[in-house]
Amino acid sequence: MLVNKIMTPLSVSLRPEQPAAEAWQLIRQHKITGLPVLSPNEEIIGMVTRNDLIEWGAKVFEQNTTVADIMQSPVQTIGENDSWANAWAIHGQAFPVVNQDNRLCGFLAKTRVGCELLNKANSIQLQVDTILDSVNNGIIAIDNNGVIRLYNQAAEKMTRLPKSSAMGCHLSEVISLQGLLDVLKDGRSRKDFKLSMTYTQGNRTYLTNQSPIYENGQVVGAVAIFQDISELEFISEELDSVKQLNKKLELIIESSYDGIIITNADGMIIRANQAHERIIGIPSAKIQGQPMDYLIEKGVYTHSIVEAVLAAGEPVTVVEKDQFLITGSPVQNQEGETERIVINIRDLTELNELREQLRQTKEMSERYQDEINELRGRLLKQEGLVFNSPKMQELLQTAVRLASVDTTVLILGESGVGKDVFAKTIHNNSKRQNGPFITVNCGAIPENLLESEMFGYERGAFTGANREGKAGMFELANNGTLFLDEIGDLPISFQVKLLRAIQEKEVLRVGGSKPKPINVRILAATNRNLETMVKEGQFREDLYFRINVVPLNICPLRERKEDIIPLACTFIQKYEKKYGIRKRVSPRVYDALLNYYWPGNVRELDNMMERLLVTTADDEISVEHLPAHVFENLEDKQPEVYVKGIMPLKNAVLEVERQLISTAIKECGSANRAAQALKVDQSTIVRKISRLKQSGLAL
Ligand SMILES: Nc1ncnc2c1ncn2[C@@H]1O[C@H](COP(=O)(O)OP(=O)(O)OP(=O)(O)O)[C@@H](O)[C@H]1O
Repeated sequence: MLVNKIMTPLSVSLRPEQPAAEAWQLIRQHKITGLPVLSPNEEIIGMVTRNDLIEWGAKVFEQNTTVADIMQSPVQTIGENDSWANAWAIHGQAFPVVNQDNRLCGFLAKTRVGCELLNKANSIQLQVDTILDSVNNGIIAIDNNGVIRLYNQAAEKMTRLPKSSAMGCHLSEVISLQGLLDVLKDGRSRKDFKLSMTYTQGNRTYLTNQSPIYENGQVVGAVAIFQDISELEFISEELDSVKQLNKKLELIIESSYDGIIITNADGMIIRANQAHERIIGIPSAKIQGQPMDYLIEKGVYTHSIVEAVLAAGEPVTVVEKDQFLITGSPVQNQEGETERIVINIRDLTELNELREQLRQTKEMSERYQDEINELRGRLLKQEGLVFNSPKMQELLQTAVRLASVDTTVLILGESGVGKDVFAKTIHNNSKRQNGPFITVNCGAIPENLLESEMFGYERGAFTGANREGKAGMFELANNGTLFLDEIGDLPISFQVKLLRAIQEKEVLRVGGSKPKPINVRILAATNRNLETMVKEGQFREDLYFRINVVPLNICPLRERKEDIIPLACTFIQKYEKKYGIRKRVSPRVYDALLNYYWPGNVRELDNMMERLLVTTADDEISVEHLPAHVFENLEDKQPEVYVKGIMPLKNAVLEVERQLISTAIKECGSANRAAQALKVDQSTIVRKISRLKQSGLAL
């Protein structure tokens, strides 16, 4: 700032010869601090100030006191273009101001300079405060007593204390920052010191730098600057977790057994994992940065999966050369644009090998299964069992399986199907095979003898009883199997006793007092419908549930025709051996047997074969030897004219007549004989032949 901006322009000045009283009057009149004194040639030769006049006191007003007496001389002038700040350093109260020509142009009082300096200082202070308040970092400065002298808005925010309250307080009353007080003591700066502050909304972390304030080599205070690094801390934590995540992803990609390639949207390979290297035999480092087409050129792949994925905008799967199963999946950004493509390559070689191995193993196990079945079949056949039907095979396998489990089995089926045979098979294949197998025909024992037959009796139990007493069927079957055949015929009065014995696993002999523990496996059989009997109150429900643990349904012979001929042959051989006779059997007999209903099942077949062998006088057993009901059945069921498909009935009749007549004429030699064989008149034959000819059908 220049002097001319704050000086007082002067229109008056003093001459040395002027009375001093005039000087006083002029100074008072113009309300100024002093007036310069000019020589006749207008040069500044002195200066009279208000203070000078006051010091002179009353003498000023004496007549002979002149300006020359009072004025200070020489006098310090100041240029109008000088900086007024310099005037502060000049000794004196006021200064005449001269222009470029060194002529008086104004007057500058030191008090005015002081005021300006003060204003300036205030404005600088304001600016500094504004600047300090504008920075985000908190700033707190203390004097050497630890009293806060500077405190910006960011510090307010940090301490949650207004500046008005903090200024003038001791630092320790505002914030716990011992470090800054230590700076006062040792004069040493402290850098990057972390300070954590707890607020109701959570914690915040500040990084502080604390420095001493030196003045003339002395520590006169200390200043601390705080930077809120909470966000930075958060970001750094986030960064850490992103890094961790990245590492995990890397590990996942690398530990995948499938090959993985990641490309950008242009198909440039960004990365490929080790598995891919293993699969294709080209180092991953070599293909990274190359386009996917590079692998097509190298003949590794034939399809551009990248193009396919980009075209489809969704995952695409292709099978390459029967060797790779490749799935490409797009990775889209928030705008839905494909940024990356993740390609998964599964090497099918091992899978194919495994599939082949599995096929071979399956084949082998099927072979073994067949062999087991065959062996099992042979074993069963050794027991005299004859069968060829899958149904029977399956049933017998179930029976053998059930044999190993010590459970009650209820064998169901028509009379003569082989229920007895199955019961024996179960026993013979069970762990009780070396124990007894006792069959009780429940229907054959009179009701009054049932209890003593089943549970035995003590000596003298009743009149006519064995003197020594007798063991019942349960006791006889101990450690073995008790087969209750025809259980449906058991009188209801005895059923409850039987149930108790089965459940309690003990029997009480008739006339006895102490029950005997027994260990038997119960097998039961019936050709009656127990369920209906239960409904009709003829069979106890509780006993039914007790014995019907595992039901085994033996199907009738007519439902397993494959067994009929093997059984018939076996029975014929058996009786040939027994009776020492041999007979041929006409194939039509077998046809008849196959078509018969077999209400008496295997037993009926067995009996019929025995009868046929014994009663047939001829060397060959033919259909005529069969009982009428069996043969009739054959006639009914064996049509000699077969219909292959639908055709007009009239044409069909003509065709049948043509074939019959022509065969009969060929075999019998004449129309007359043919008519006899066909059981019609000769005239009928002649008429039919002529009608056939009219219809265009030659014989
Ligand atoms: N698969 C078979 N192989 C050889 N013989 C069999 C076969 N099935 C049954 N038999 C014979 O048939 C006859 C009748 O069989 P079994 O007595 O087992 O029938 P069941 O169903 O118990 O008859 P019922 O209901 O009358 O007691 C027996 O002589 C038996 O040896």
